[in-house]
Amino acid sequence: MSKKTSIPFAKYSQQVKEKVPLIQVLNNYVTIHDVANVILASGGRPVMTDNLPNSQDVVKTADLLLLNAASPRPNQELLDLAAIAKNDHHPVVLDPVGVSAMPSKLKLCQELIDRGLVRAVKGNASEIRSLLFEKSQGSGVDLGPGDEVSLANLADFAPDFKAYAQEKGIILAMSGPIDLVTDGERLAVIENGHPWMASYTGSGCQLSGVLASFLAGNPDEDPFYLVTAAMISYGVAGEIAAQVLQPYEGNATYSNRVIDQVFLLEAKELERRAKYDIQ
Ligand SMILES: Nc1ncnc2c1ncn2[C@@H]1O[C@H](COP(=O)(O)OP(=O)(O)OP(=O)(O)O)[C@@H](O)[C@H]1O
Ligand SMILES: Cc1ncsc1CCO
Repeated sequence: MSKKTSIPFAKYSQQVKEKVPLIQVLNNYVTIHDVANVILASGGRPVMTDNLPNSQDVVKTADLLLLNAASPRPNQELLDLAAIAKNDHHPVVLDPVGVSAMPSKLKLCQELIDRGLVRAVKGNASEIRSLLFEKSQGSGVDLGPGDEVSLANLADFAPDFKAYAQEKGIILAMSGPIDLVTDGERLAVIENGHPWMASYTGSGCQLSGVLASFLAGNPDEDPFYLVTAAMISYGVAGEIAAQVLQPYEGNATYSNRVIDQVFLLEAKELERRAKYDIQ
C-alpha cells in the first residue's frame, strides 16, 4: 500500500491541543461516557447536552456539533440544532447509527444531509449502504452479512460511495476492516485498526468523537485529510491497545485501552504505523 501524500499528523494534533475545541454531542445513552472520554483524549472538550433549551444555548458557543442518530432526542430537535450550528458556521458531524434498522432515523439523516446541514458523515458499511441505496443487510446497530467492504470488492463500491459524497457536498467516511474516506473526488483507503475493535460497543461512536476533535481543532485545514487522519489515529490506537491487552482482559477493558492509546498517541508512531492509500 503506497502513501502518495503524507498527512501532517503532528500539526493536526498540535492545533487541536492548542485550540481545545468545544464539541457539543447529542449521543445515544449507551456510549455517551466513552465518547466524552475519547474527545478529551484527542484534545477536545466534550459537552453532552440534553433537552432543547439547553442544547440551543450550548450550540451557539460550541466549535462543532456531533449528532449521533441514536440520540433519544426527537428528530425535529436534531434538525433544529443542526440548522442553528450551520447558521453560526459551526460544522456538524453526523454518525448515522441505527439507520439500517429504523426508517425514521434514516429519514432524519437523509434530511440533515439533503438540507446541506452536515459537513461530514461517518458510519459502518451497513449504515452507509442504507444512506446510498436505501437498503442494507444491517440490523440493530450492527453490520449485516454481505455488506462489508474489503479490498476485494472496493472497485464495485467506490464509484457509488464517491458519487454520493459529490452529490451531497459532504465528506463521507466508512469504517470496518478497511476504512474509506471521500470528498467525492479523492478516496482514502485505510488499513489500520484491529478485528477486536468490533468486539466492544461504541467503537464507531468513539471514532466519531476523534473525528470531531480533528475537524473542530483545525478549522482552516482540508477536511478530507482531517477525517482521514482521525480514522488512521483511532485505528492505530486500536492496534497498540491490542498489543498491550493482557490475556485475562476482555472487550470492556479493551475499549478503555483504546481510549488510553488515543490519549498517548504520538505523531511519530502514527507516521510509522499509518497504512493508507489516497486515490
Ligand atoms: N475487522 C477489523 N479490522 C480492523 N479494524 C476494524 C475491524 N472492525 C472494525 N474496525 C475498526 O473499528 C472502528 C469502528 O468501526 P466499526 O465499523 O466496527 O464501527 P461500528 O459498527 O459503527 O461500531 P458501533 O456500532 O459499536 O459504534 C474503526 O476504527 C474500524 O477501522
Ligand atoms: C448498542 C447500541 N444501541 C443503540 S446505540 C448503541 C451503541 C452502538 O452504536
